[in-house]
Amino acid sequence: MLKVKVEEAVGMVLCHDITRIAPGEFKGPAFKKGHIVTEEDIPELLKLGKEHIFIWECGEDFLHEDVAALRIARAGSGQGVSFTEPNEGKVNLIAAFRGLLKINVEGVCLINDIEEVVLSTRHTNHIVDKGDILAGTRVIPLVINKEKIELAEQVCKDYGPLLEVKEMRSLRVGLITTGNEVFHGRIEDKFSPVIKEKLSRYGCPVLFHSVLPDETGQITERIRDFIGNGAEMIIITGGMSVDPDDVTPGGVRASGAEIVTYGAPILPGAMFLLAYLDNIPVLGLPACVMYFKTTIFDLILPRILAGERVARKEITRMGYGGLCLRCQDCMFPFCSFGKSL
Ligand SMILES: Nc1nc2c(c(=O)[nH]1)N[C@H]1C(S)=C(S)[C@@H](COP(=O)(O)OP(=O)(O)OC[C@H]3O[C@@H](n4cnc5c(N)ncnc54)[C@H](O)[C@@H]3O)O[C@H]1N2
Ligand code: MOO
Repeated sequence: MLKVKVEEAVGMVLCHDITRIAPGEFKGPAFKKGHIVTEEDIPELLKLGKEHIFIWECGEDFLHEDVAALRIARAGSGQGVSFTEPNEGKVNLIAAFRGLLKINVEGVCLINDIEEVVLSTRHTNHIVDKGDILAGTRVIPLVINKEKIELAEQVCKDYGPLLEVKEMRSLRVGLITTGNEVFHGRIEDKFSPVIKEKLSRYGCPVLFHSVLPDETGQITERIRDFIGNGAEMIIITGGMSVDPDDVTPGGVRASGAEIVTYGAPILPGAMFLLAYLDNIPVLGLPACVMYFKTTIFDLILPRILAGERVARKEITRMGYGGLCLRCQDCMFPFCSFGKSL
C-alpha cells in the first residue's frame, strides 16, 4: 500500500472503499476497493475530504483484477462464446447460441494451477442454450503479477480455445425397427415413438422407417437402401443383446460399416453399437432406450449432431460418470450422469 495525493493518483488502484455520507439521504461506498482513479474523480474525492488515498503499488508488472479477468476470458473463449464486462473482478463466459459445449479440461486445469488465477466451468459435452453461463473467471488479489496472466494466455494458445460452443445441425434419419414380435404384429411398436419424439427435440426428421424381422440380410439391405436414398443417420432398435435372435450387430457389420464399438460402459446403454458407413453414423440402440428417460442415446446424439465423429476411446472414457441413478424425477443434465472426464 502506498499513500499518494489524490491529484497524483489518476490511473492507480484504490485499496479500500471510500464512504460518502449525506445525512438522511445516503451512506455507502462512493468509490469501491479496486476502483481505478480517473481525472473526474479528483474533485469528488476532495469533496469527500480525501487529500490522500491508499493505492496498490501497481507498477508496470501488475494488472488490475478487471483487466486480468478480461484477458483470461478473451484468451480462453472460442467460437460461440462471448463474455461480460467485469463485475467486482469477475467476468462470465456466456453461450452466444444454442449448441454443444466443448471444454478443454486439461487446459482449464493448467489455468487453475497458476496461483491466484480462477477459471470455473460447467461440464463439457453438454447442451447449452443461448445466454447460458458457461464459466466464470477472476483473479484472487486486486492486482496480479502480469506474468501469471501471460502464462494463462500461453496455455490458451497451446491448448486452443478452452471453451467453445459447437452448432448442432439436424440430420435426416432412417429408422429400422427390428424384432419378429413387432414385425408379425404380436406386440405394438413402442420403441419408434420414443425415438421419433427424442429426435424431434433436435429437429431431426425421420425420413424413412421400416419394421423388419430378426434377419441379418434384411437389416443390411435396408441400411444401404436408406443411405442410398439420402439418410444422414441410421438408427436401429431391437436385437442388440446376446440372445440367438439378436442379429442387429451382425446386420450392421455385414453392411461394411466400420464398427467403432459394440458395448459401452454406460448404464443404461451397455448394449449400444456405434458404426460408420461412408461417414454416415449407424446407431444400434438397446431396448433400455425405450424404457428409460435418459440413456446413452442422450449422450451420443448431441455429439453426432455437432458434427463429431465419436471414437471408441471417447466412449470408453464415458464409464466415469456413466452410471444413471434412475431418479424418480429425472433431473438430467443436472446430475452426475454423463459427466465424464
Ligand atoms: N441374455 C441376455 N439378455 C439380456 C442382456 C444380456 O446381456 N444377456 N442384456 C439386457 C440389456 S442390458 C438390454 S438393454 C437388453 C437389450 O435388449 P435388445 O436391445 O436386444 O432388445 P430385445 O431383446 O430385442 O428386446 C428386449 C425387450 O423389449 C421389447 N421390445 C424390443 N423392441 C420393441 C419395440 N419396438 N416395441 C415394443 N417392445 C419392444 C422386446 O419385445 C423385449 O421384451 O437386453 C437385456 N437382455
Ligand atoms: O445394455 Mo442395457 O444397459 O440396459 O443397454
